[in-house]
Amino acid sequence: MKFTKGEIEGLWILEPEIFGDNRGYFLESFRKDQFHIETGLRVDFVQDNESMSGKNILRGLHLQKPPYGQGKLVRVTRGAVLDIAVDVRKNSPTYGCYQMIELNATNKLQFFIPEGFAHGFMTLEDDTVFQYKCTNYYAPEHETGIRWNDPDLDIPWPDVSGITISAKDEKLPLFNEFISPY
Ligand SMILES: Cc1cn([C@H]2C[C@H](O)[C@@H](COP(=O)(O)OP(=O)(O)O[C@H]3O[C@H](C)C(=O)[C@H](O)[C@H]3O)O2)c(=O)[nH]c1=O
Repeated sequence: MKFTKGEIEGLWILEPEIFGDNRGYFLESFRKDQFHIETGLRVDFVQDNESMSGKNILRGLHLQKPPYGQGKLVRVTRGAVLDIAVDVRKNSPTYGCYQMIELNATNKLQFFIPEGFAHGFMTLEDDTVFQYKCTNYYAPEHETGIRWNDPDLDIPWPDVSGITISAKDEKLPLFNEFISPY
């Protein structure tokens, strides 16, 4: 697995080693020891999630408040997404900055997003399967987030003309209304 620091402190990109043969391929998708050696972080993933979405679905921008903040190791096992992590750590010099990355079933890249970031993605293909490991459990009463099309963040989503978003996400606060718990 190749580890590369993300554009913002705390973010990491992981590229698995793929062992192909005449049957197909094999890869190790996560190793706790290697993750600690490469990132210096001792992560304890306690919940794995999977979502499937059609094309032009946007989920986000979400995070959970402490003490249920979640670090997430995300990947796409079918289809493709434009994934984004927004730094919402109040004292961070990159507060309000973000990194966008395409994750897809071909590049098999993984994106590690620590607590203190809002996370979301927009699907680029039909039947996209998004899988992720979380360092804390789901706590709906601690959920918060930021509106996907906030004018201050001005995220350069691709064509959003035919986009589908949940009613819940449409009502998320704007960035200037958002009070970060980090
Ligand atoms: C997140 C979650 C949801 N659910 C249930 C609650 C709802 O009945 C249903 C759909 O939930 P939601 O609309 O919040 O799902 P997403 O919009 O995909 O939310 C996720 O999308 C963004 C991209 C994230 O980074 C978060 O992990 C997460 O917020 O699954 C659970 O039972 N457990 C869970 O951990």
